[in-house]
Amino acid sequence: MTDEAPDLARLTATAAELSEGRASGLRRLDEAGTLAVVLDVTGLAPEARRPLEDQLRAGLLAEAGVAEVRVAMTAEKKALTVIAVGSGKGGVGKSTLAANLAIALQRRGVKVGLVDADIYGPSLPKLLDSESVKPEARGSKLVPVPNAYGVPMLSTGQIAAPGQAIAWRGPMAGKALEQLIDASWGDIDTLVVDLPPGTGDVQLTMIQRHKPTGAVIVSTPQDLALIDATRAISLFEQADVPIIGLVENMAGYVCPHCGGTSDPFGHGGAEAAATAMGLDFLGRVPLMMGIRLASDGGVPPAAGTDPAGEPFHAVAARVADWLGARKAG
Ligand SMILES: Nc1ncnc2c1ncn2[C@@H]1O[C@H](COP(=O)(O)OP(=O)(O)OP(=O)(O)O)[C@@H](O)[C@H]1O
Repeated sequence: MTDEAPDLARLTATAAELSEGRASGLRRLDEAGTLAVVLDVTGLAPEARRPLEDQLRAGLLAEAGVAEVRVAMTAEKKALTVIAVGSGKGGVGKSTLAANLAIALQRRGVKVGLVDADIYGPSLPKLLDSESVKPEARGSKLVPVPNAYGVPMLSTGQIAAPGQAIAWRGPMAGKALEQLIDASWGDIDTLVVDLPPGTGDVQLTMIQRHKPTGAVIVSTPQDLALIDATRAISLFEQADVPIIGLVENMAGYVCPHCGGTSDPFGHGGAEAAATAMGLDFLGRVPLMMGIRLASDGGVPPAAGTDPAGEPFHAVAARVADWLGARKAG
């Protein structure tokens, strides 16, 4: 060390002060006065990072004996909250629920993204009117596709040719899901994942490899559907994934002409089943022409002000409560 060599202890204290305690590992790289320092930007908005780096560099350069400052920014990898949406069988409205739940959570202020892991029939690109958009890659990561509803999305349908049956087996499906979840999500802290329907090995592999924070199970009210839903519940329990609750979809048909309600699939089955299993019941979504038409038209009901969106907002409120309670606990 020469006489002009900077005093590292003092510079470390200065760096801590300049960076609000985020600087660490300050070292001197050479005799010419080059310093290296690590700046932890975890949790900082992207636009706040550069000013903090500039402030740290300028402050250190003002010190005697410092000629150059190399700042390495690091951020802890954010652990995303993953909400899996599953069902015992196909066609019960799992994708419709996943899309509308994500949008309703976004409307409540949750920073949410959507993953379509339904390798057998990816339908989210159609539901969110982004069928023709392909995700780009940034480095080794996929960049989610934005849409008009503020919920960025990645779908197995976007990484396979349209209409192509995706014959993925367990490990391959796991890898595809990894690509979708470990994407360049940006400022997102919660992912809603639309899983493939059913309770086979593919689903189990997916759940085990990317353990969701909690699962929402969708069922129609008939006994047969509920028996399948019970299987889906045990699949999650087998993998130690907490069940957030059960949603009854296509419950009660609301006649678009007279507004009257009938119950083609029975009534209250899912709520009774949830109670019997000691699970929370998250709500009932009626069978409504408006839901089908809006969904097929790429306008999820939860995005608008139509009453058809209300049941989804009610489910989202319960899911948000569950997430809040989990964070608080
Ligand atoms: N509550 C509802 N009222 C009217 N139509 C509905 C309702 N829920 C879903 N649908 C319609 O039912 C069809 C199947 O829904 P969806 O694709 O969400 O089911 P899924 O369980 O994800 O099916 P898959 O297993 O094929 O992925 C769609 O046409 C959708 O618009």
